[in-house]
Amino acid sequence: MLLLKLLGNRSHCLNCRTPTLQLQVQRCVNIWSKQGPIANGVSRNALLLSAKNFLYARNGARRWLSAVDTKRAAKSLRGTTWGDLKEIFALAAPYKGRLCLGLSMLAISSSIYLFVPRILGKLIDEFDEMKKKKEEAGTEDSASSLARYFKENPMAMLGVLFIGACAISARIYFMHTAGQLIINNLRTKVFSAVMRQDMAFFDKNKVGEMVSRLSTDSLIVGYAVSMNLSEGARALVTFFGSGALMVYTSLAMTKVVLFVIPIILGTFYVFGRLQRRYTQMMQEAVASANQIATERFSNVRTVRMLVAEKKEQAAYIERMMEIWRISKLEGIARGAMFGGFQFTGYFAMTVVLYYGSSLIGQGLLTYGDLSSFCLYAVFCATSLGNLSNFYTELMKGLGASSRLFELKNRVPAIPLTGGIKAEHLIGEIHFESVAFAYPNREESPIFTDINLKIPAGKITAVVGPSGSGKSTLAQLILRLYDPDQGRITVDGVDLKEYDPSWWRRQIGTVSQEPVLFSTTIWNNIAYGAEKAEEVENGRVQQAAQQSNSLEFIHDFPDGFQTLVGELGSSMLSGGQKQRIAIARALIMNPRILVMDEATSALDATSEYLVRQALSKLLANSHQTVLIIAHRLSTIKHADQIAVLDKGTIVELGTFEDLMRIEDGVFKKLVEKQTIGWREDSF
Ligand SMILES: Nc1ncnc2c1ncn2[C@@H]1O[C@H](COP(=O)(O)OP(=O)(O)OP(=O)(O)O)[C@@H](O)[C@H]1O
Repeated sequence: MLLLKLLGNRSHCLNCRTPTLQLQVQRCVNIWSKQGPIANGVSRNALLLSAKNFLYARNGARRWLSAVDTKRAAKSLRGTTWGDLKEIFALAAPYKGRLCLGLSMLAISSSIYLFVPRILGKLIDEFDEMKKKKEEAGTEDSASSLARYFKENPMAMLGVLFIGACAISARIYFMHTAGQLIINNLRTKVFSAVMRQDMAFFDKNKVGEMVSRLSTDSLIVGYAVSMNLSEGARALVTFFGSGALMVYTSLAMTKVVLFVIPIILGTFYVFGRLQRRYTQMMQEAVASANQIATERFSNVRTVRMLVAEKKEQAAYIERMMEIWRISKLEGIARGAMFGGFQFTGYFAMTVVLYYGSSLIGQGLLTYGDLSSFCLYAVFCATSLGNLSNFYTELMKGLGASSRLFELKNRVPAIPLTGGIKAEHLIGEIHFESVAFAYPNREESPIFTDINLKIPAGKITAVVGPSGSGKSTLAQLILRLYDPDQGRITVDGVDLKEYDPSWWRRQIGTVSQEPVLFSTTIWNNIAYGAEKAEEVENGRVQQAAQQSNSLEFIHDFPDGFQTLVGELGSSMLSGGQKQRIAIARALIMNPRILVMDEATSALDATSEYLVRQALSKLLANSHQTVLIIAHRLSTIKHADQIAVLDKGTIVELGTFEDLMRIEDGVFKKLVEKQTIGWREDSF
C-alpha cells in the first residue's frame, strides 16, 4: 500500500512534494530491509519471480516492437510531417527571445529542484551512525556540508526554494505569452492565405470547417511549440539530470532500472502515433459538426420556414456520435499508454526498493542515498511520462498543423495582384470561343463556345432560361474563375494579363443576393471604395441619392450611422439592401457596371425608383454596362441583348430584332413572361 501511495504521488508538481515522498521512501526501506515479507502478502521471492517474468515479457515486447514496420512509419512521417515540424518551429522563430527567456528560467528552476533530493538525502544521513563516523574521519563531501548548512540555516533553504518557484512562474509566463503570439501569428497567416484563395477553392471547402481549423487547430499548434515545448524541455532536463544523479548515487541500482526504459519508450512511441491519428480524425469530425452549426445558425429563418429543426438536430447528433466513436478509440489509446507507464513505473520502483534494501543490509548504501535515488527514479519516470506527453502533444500539433499549413501554403490559381494596370481603360469586353465548367463539376460544362462582344459605353443585357449561366458570365468577367478554353479580352488584351485587383476595382457589381456587413450604412457604402477611410462624406451621400436610398436612410433615427447586417438593430428590407448595394457599387464611379438581377428584390415602387436612377446614371455616363435580367420588359432599351442557352449565345440583337425571330428563344421567353404576368393578375 505504501508503494502504491508513493507512486500515486508521482505528479507533475513533484517538486513541491519531495519531503512527503522522502518520508514514504524511508518507511518503505524500513519495511523491506528489516521486516522481510511486505504488505499485501507479497513476499520477496514472489517479487523476484515477477521480475524474472517481466524480463521474459520484455524480450517478447522487444520482438513485437521490431515487428512494427518502423521503416515505413518513419518514411511516411518524413514525407508528410517532418517538413511540418520544421515549419512549426519556424513559426516560433520570431519569438525566440521570449522562448529563450522561458528556457533560461527552466535552467534555474531545474538546477535547484534537481539538487534538492540530494540535500534531503544527506539530511537523512545526519541520523546515520555510519555516516557520522565518516564525517568524524574528515571524509564529508560538498553535498553533506551544504546539507549541514541548510540544517543550521533553514531560512536559506526556504530562500532557494522560493527562487526556484519564482523561476517556474516566470517560465510559465514567458512560454504562455509566446504561445499566444505564435497562435495569433499563425491565425493571421492562415486567414490571409484563405482570403487570397480563388473561388474554386471556396467551392470545394466548407466555411465552418475552415473557421474551426482557424480557431481549434491553431490553438493546438501554438500550444505544441510553446507550453508543450517548455514542458518537453523540462522533462528532458529532469530526465538526464536525475538520470546522471542516479548513476552518481548508485551505479548498481541504476543498472536495475535501466532495463525498463526501452519498454516505456516503446509504449509511448506506439500509442503516441495512434493518438495522433485519432486526434486528426477528431479534428475533422469536430470541424464537420461546426460546419453544420455555422450553416444552420446563419440560415435559421430558412430552417424554421421549412420546419427542419428536427432534421437538423438529427444531422448534428449524427456528427456527435461520430465524435463519440473516435473519442472512445482515443480514450483506449490514452488509457493503454498511461496504464503501460503506470505498470512499468510501479514495477521499476518495486525492484529498486527491494534491491536497495538488500544493499543497505550489506552496508553498501545509506538510507539517505536510497531515499535520494528513489526520488531521482521517480523524477526520471515522471519526466519520461512528461516526455511522452510532450511527444503526443507534438504529434497532435503535427496532426493539426498539416491541414493548416496546407491552407497557409496553397497558391491560388488566380492571384490577387500582379499584372497590367491600364492607364486609360476603354472597357470593351470580348468573349472569344470561351468554354467553362465549374472546377467542382467538371463533367457538366456551363459554356461550350461563347463568342460575345460587350461594347464599351453601351448597355448589354444577358437573358436566358434559369441555370443557363448568366451569373457565371458575370463571374468570368470579374475573373473569379478563368475559362477552360478560349479567352476573354479587355480592350484587346487578355484578361489574365491585367492585375486582378485593379481590374475588379474598375467594376461596380450588384449581385443577385447582395450581402451587407455588420456595420453602419455609411461603412457599407464606403466599403466599395479602395480606401474607405478617405471617402468624402459628400460622395457617400451622392451614391445614396443615385441609388434612391437617401430617403429611407434619413428615416432611421441614426441615419447613415444605423447598424445593419447581423449585428444591426435595424433590419433592412430586401429592396433597401439592394439599393445600398447599388450605392456601394457606384461609390467609385466604376468604368464597368455589372448588375446581376439588380432589381429583383425590389417592389414595384422601389424598382421604379432604382430604374429611374440607373437610367439617369447610364444616360450621363459612358460606362460599359452588363445587365443580367429576368424581367425582360426592363431591358427594352438595352443596346444589345444576348440570349444564352445550352452553353452558347443563341441570339444577339436589340429587343425589336429578337422579337422579330420567329420561334426564337427570346420571343418565347417574352411570351411566357407575358402569359405569366396575365395569369398572376388573376
Ligand atoms: N459555384 C458553383 N459550383 C458549381 N456549379 C455552379 C456554381 N455556381 C453555379 N453553378 C451551376 O452553374 C449553372 C449556371 O448557374 P448560373 O447561376 O450562372 O445560372 P443563371 O442563368 O444565372 O441562373 P438563374 O437565372 O436561375 O439565376 C447552374 O446549373 C448552377 O447549378
